[in-house]
Amino acid sequence: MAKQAFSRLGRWCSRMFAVECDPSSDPVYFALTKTPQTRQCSERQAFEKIFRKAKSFSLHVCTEDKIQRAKFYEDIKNNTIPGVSRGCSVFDVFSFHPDVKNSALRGFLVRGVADIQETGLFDELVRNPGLNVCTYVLEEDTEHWWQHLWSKAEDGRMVVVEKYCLVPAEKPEHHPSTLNIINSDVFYKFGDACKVLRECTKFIPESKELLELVDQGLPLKREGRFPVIVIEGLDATGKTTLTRSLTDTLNATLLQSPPQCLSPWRPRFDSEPALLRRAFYALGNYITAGQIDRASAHAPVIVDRYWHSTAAYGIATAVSGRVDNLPGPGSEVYRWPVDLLQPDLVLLLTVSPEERIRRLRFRGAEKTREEAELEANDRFRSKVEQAYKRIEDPACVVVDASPPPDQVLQQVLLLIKNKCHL
Ligand SMILES: Nc1ncnc2c1ncn2[C@@H]1O[C@H](COP(=O)(O)OP(=O)(O)O)[C@@H](O)[C@H]1O
Ligand SMILES: Nc1ccn([C@@H]2O[C@H](COP(=O)(O)OP(=O)(O)O)[C@@H](O)[C@H]2O)c(=O)n1
Repeated sequence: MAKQAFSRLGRWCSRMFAVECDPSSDPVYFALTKTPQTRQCSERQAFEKIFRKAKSFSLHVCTEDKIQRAKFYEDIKNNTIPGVSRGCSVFDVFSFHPDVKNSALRGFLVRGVADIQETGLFDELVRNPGLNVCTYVLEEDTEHWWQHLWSKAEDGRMVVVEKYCLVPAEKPEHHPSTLNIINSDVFYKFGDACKVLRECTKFIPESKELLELVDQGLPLKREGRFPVIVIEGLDATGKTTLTRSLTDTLNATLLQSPPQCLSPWRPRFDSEPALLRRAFYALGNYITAGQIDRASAHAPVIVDRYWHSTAAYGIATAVSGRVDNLPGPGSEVYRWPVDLLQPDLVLLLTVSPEERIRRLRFRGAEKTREEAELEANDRFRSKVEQAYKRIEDPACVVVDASPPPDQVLQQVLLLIKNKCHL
């Protein structure tokens, strides 16, 4: 057996396999076993739902290096999958050790590709050491489904190096999309976010300039005497409107995260995979922290978005499917970074989904959305809002931002007076 195949197996054994057919319900979970077991009739439904006796194959990105893996995954998603899946169904899949942090590998299952094994592309995919390529085979007499893991033999032929029987399994405690959040979607230390950007200076030269900007020391304990108030909320909940009026009323300094000085680089990082995008926003908070430190020596400081936004969007984007797939309240993913300056008060503006859509429309956005997209966005909206509310130390105070602007301002001024004695 080829060397490459051995290393593949080391990472593959004792894993579970999850197929996400429908974002509004649980994935279908399978254990991978060497020893087939007699199955209940009802379990056939799991196979019927996924495979429907059609020829299927899956690709998992298993490159060791995290940055390479993130970039390769995007490449497979945007280039390879559309090319091979015309007329097929494509599902997101996870290969993972149940409830083990950082064990999830993401991939795709393509159902209905009749002749993939006869194509040059199949050889190309199997030869790629960064991919685990599997086909799925029904053993007609026993009705067992097998996952065949492919590799290249020493003589150059494509061979099946391992076979696992798929056995329907209970859902694990943690949804597989939550397992890799720490240090991939949310960073809890300045050094961890820097490390990611340092490693990508080769292909994103802008990262070098960014690192030079943030390399000016970390203010953890604030020197300033004036209170620092952060305004958080989804897009169009009224943050810009409120932060402006608060700044005027309190004679405060208005700051934002990411800070203005990062604006030229933002589109570049927004087009990168989540790992790089999130590291960029994480560092933005540390730059804003330095500005808060200096400004709060002279006047109250109002901040338009800060850490809560970075974490809530990072978590909500990473976690697939339903809101209840989010890590539960109290999970370590909701903790404040150990070395980031803390504000005195964080206010979360909330409005009903209908009012938010009305405000977005008024601003001229989102007029032509399909119904399905609206529904998907609604799920995302709920996940961001729940994640916001679960972040701790400091937790945010929820403010109903549906009344007219002056009433929202009065309500917030009262809160600030009570909590910050301003
Ligand atoms: N309290 C409010 N009542 C009604 N409309 C509001 C209110 N606050 C803001 N808006 C309007 O909603 C839209 C989004 O507000 P904005 O302050 O830009 O939100 P954000 O900064 O959170 O994206 C704007 O057109 C704004 O005029
Ligand atoms: N402190 C911040 C601010 C924004 N963000 C990211 O930026 C996006 C929202 O920023 P935006 O500028 O479009 O929001 P608005 O202020 O326009 O409502 C979110 O999707 C987050 O991913 C962040 O991660 N951390």
